[in-house]
Amino acid sequence: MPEDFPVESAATDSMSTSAPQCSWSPQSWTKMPRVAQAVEYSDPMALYEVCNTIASLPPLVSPAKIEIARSYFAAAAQGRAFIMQGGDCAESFKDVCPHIIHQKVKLLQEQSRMLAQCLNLPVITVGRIAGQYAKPRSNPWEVLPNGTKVHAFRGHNVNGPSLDERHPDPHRLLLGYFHSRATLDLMKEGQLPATPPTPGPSTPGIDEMLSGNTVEPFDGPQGAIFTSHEALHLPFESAVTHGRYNTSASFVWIGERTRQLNGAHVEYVRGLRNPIGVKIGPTMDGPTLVNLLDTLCPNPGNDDNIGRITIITRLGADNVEKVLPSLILAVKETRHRPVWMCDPCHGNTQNTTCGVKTRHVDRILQELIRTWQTQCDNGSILGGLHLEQTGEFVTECLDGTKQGSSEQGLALNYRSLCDPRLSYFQACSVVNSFVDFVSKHHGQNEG
Ligand SMILES: O=C[C@H](O)[C@H](O)COP(=O)(O)O
Ligand SMILES: C=C(OP(=O)(O)O)C(=O)O
Ligand SMILES: [Mn+2]
Repeated sequence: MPEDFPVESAATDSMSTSAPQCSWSPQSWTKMPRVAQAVEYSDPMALYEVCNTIASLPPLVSPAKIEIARSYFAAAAQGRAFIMQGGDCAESFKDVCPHIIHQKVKLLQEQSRMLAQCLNLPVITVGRIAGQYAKPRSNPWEVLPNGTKVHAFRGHNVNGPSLDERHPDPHRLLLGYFHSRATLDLMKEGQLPATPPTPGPSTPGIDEMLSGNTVEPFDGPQGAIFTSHEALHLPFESAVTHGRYNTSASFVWIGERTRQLNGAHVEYVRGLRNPIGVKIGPTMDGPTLVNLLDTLCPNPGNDDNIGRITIITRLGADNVEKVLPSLILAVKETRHRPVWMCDPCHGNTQNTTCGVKTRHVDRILQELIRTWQTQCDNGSILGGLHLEQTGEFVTECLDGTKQGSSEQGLALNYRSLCDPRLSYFQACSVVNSFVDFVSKHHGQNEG
């Protein structure tokens, strides 16, 4: 890695003091001294014009639906519901076609069905879909074998994966908006009829909202899929923010590389009404996490803030028991009531001897089971699962089967644009093994 581009991990930043709380606006992040993972465009005026156009387009997700998502996340924080979130590391514009989107929807619905049955809880289904088009990278540059330096692929909203389209092009943001719109349409038609045994959590206020004039009709939780993506590209995210609603997704999160306490991403998400997530890696400690929560949510005692923040732990299977208990205990000493979600993928990425990124399904399952157990042992609740997956038959993660077991086998159908995704079967098997574990160790009716 070239020395002039250090890895931007929030872990390297000083996080011991809380950020000053100033007035918030969708653009207040621009006043922050540092925007991690910012994209530099050669024509800033073109970016400005594209963002103005996007700001004038209709919302992709209505504020009413975002409020409903918020109330469901509150239920997950209290152990009254469970969240199944999954999808690509980086969505491709080229995958916006009926078969691929329908398979992703089918996979999410199958996983939610398994979880609902085992946990005996309503399951809130959230796709990393219809907007997961911007990626943080360890290195913004890639050096080709001939020594040429090119921009790394940063997600379809920024540039293209092939070498001749790596220059960041602001007009792609507009394409991103319309591909999200098209994906939402395909999702609607691909959704299976609701499965009856998943009653929506009791959410005071929803009926009132639905009967109000300003709220559009909404199908309810059964079979509904909420959309989500990483709120990384702040010029785009603020362009789709109207009032306090990021209208491009119901749920947005900030990543392990952009959660700096005094950073622009924390400033941007702190003012949103959307439920917001923050990814947490193994270098996190209790006091820093509490500082971060205090900055994101200064009034933790307010019931309206229950579940407003989702802490997405991605620690690595071997770090869960070492790191997670102190984080849980630190949060328990405060009035914060977040959703605890487990991303068992990102802490378990490794390179093959040929330099291909992969993950072992077993390690993913181990992290999930250890996280569930550690949450229970410390008097807390695991409220959700977050997986990188696709509904296709890809060979990106290693498992014990003939096809997926060897590193050479990965070449058969490795299509990911960024991190390795679980295939349809691998993603179902992780959930299936997890619910088996929960049923055996905790009994059917203990959430
Ligand atoms: O999805 C997560 C990150 O964007 C990804 O792991 C970064 O990968 P890189 O180290 O190849 O840049
Ligand atoms: C970038 C990602 O993860 P993290 O921030 O946890 O590394 C991701 O979810 O694709
Ligand atoms: Mn990823």
